[in-house]
Amino acid sequence: MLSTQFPAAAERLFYLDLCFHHKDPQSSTKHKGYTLPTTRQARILEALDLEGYGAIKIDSDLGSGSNDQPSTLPLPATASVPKSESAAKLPSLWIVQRKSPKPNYSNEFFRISESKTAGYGAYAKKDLYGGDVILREAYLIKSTHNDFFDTYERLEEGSKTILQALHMHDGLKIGTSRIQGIWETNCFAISDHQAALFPIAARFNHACSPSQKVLYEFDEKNDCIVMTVKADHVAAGEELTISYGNDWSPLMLYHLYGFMCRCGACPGLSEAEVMRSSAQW
Ligand SMILES: C[S@@+](CC[C@H](N)C(=O)[O-])C[C@H]1O[C@@H](n2cnc3c(N)ncnc32)[C@H](O)[C@@H]1O
Repeated sequence: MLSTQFPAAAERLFYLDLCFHHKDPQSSTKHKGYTLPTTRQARILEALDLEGYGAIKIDSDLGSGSNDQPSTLPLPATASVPKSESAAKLPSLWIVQRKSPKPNYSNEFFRISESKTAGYGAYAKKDLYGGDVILREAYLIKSTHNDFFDTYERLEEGSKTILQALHMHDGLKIGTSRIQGIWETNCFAISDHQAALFPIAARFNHACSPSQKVLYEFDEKNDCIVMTVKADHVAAGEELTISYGNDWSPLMLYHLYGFMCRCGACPGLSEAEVMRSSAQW
């Protein structure tokens, strides 16, 4: 059975897309000494047009902010693709810290809404160009797989609610708890040892290489994920996809992530192929 042969979490973490470059997790500091603005302060900052200075933007009334959360200094986005003219004109984005469990989210570049591919997905709100930085997002939880439950228990209730609202895939090992399943479905590897969950980035669906539209990278200094348009041009209304693992076949995706790829760029997978291969895993 597929579920009993599903790779262990640690193994899968190893396989996760290693686009991230986080060499030494121990060296990651949390910008000590800086204070996260409260929602009201964040709004005042916004009103003063301080976007582009890398401050965290709390994007929902549900969050009041707290002094022990990571905050940021003004730093350029770290994605390594060259910036397009349109992105160059833009200030760097706020680092968003999601405080709402609702899937819907929208910024200047994209919105999360129901997807034709699967569940929710991200859609371009306007024409986007290679190099446009469309999201900088703070993590909700960062952990090794072994410490995940302890780390989860230390989360404040609001953060637990956000995590619990995320999607869990169907192919998980029998006995995997929902919390663990959600973690495994949505986390991004940020180093050899650690993964992190970013609630907005987690809504981006997969497209097989090289047809994914967006690249992602972990900005170690700011402890955030940065998503950058990879395609030369994405028309308004197109789905913004990422690659969960470069060069993975639909079969590997099925066994590692429990879905039959419908990205449209790969041949996909038939039920017969799934049955045949499940006997071998
Ligand atoms: C990280 S979530 C992506 C967001 C998800 N669609 C949601 O509603 O929250 C990963 C899950 O999305 C679905 N998914 C992502 N890309 C897909 C694709 N190319 N084909 C089919 N399902 C996909 C699968 O169910 C997968 O387990």
